[in-house]
Amino acid sequence: MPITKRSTLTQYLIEERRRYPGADGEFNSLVLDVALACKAISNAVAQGELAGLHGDYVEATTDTSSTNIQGETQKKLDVLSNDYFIRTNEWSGTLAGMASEEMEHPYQIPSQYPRGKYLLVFDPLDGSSNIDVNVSVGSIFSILRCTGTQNADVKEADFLQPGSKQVAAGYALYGPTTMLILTVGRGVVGFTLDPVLGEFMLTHEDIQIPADTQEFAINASNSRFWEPPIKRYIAECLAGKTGPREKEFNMRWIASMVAEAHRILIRGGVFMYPRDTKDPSKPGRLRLLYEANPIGFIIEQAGGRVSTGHEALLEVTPTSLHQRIGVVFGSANEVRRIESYHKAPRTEVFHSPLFGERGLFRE
Ligand SMILES: O=P(O)(O)OC[C@H]1O[C@](O)(COP(=O)(O)O)[C@@H](O)[C@@H]1O
Ligand SMILES: [Mg+2]
Ligand SMILES: [Mg+2]
Repeated sequence: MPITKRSTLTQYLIEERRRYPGADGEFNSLVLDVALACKAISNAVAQGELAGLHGDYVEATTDTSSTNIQGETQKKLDVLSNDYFIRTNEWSGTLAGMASEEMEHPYQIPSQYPRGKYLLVFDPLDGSSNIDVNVSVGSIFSILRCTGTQNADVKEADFLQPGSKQVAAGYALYGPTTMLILTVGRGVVGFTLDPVLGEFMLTHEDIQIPADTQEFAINASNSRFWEPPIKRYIAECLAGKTGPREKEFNMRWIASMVAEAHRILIRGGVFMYPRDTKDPSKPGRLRLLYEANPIGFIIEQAGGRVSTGHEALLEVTPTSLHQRIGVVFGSANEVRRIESYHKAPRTEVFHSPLFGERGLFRE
């Protein structure tokens, strides 16, 4: 396809601004800086071990692997990706501050740079346990308005806004092709990185998630810790044609939430990392501010649905920067069904042999 037939990300943002004149140049500049970080990360991910970028990040001072605030071992690419996000975004005057999975506290814009009105929250590399095995990973970002005092240092409280307040959200997926998915609250669009031009080209307009699906994604090794509504839902899917759903289901688990979200965006499906009883100090696996909220915003903008199972995820007011939460998202009818199971009295639980005394997923 000749390039004149396709918009670059820059052209797309300019045209959006013409159509909706309320948007300002600062916002466009911020999105382009995020896109630049994603291009740099895409390049580093593609270089992989050629550039010595696989494996754990080792602290030079202690010569040991480092862990982030989540207690998770940081990969070299986690640290590098975080750095790329900071360096490409701190200088422009669009941001009041940043927060990341890899930083315990909010990042203050250095005093030599002007401060702006937006907050950038990101998971610089999602699915990073997949890096060394060469499976798709991605970066997730969320843009919020800073409501705190202008030009003052940002505080954790400034970031604790419900997902419904996001100005924009997106992710980059470093797969067979590198893609950037973006919502500014008016639907969802997708760009594919042309590696020769170094430009994100608009390839997916108005992405819509099918309302129905026969594909689900969940880490079944946690099944004994699930709450009854999730056990019921999975048991019914696994029972296939002979169960209450009377149809066959397919299962996928990539262990990169961003890659699962992308599959669901393109062909439908439902993803669950629900609240469970595995570790009472962790109400869920995924982080609300920089994983669940941006992906949830994108999914809802594409006609899908996101929930904690118990309540509307995008309405949850966060209580801390690195808060974890149970997440269910994807094809709207399927998510609604799972929500209804959370409301149903326990007696309605489907009695599958899989969850019986000697079943595979014992209760
Ligand atoms: O190890 P599990 O249970 O499969 O969990 C995988 C989940 O953890 C995550 O990798 C967390 O993301 P990070 O790599 O950013 O820590 C999700 O992307 C994914 O869904
Ligand atoms: Mg992540
Ligand atoms: Mg991460």
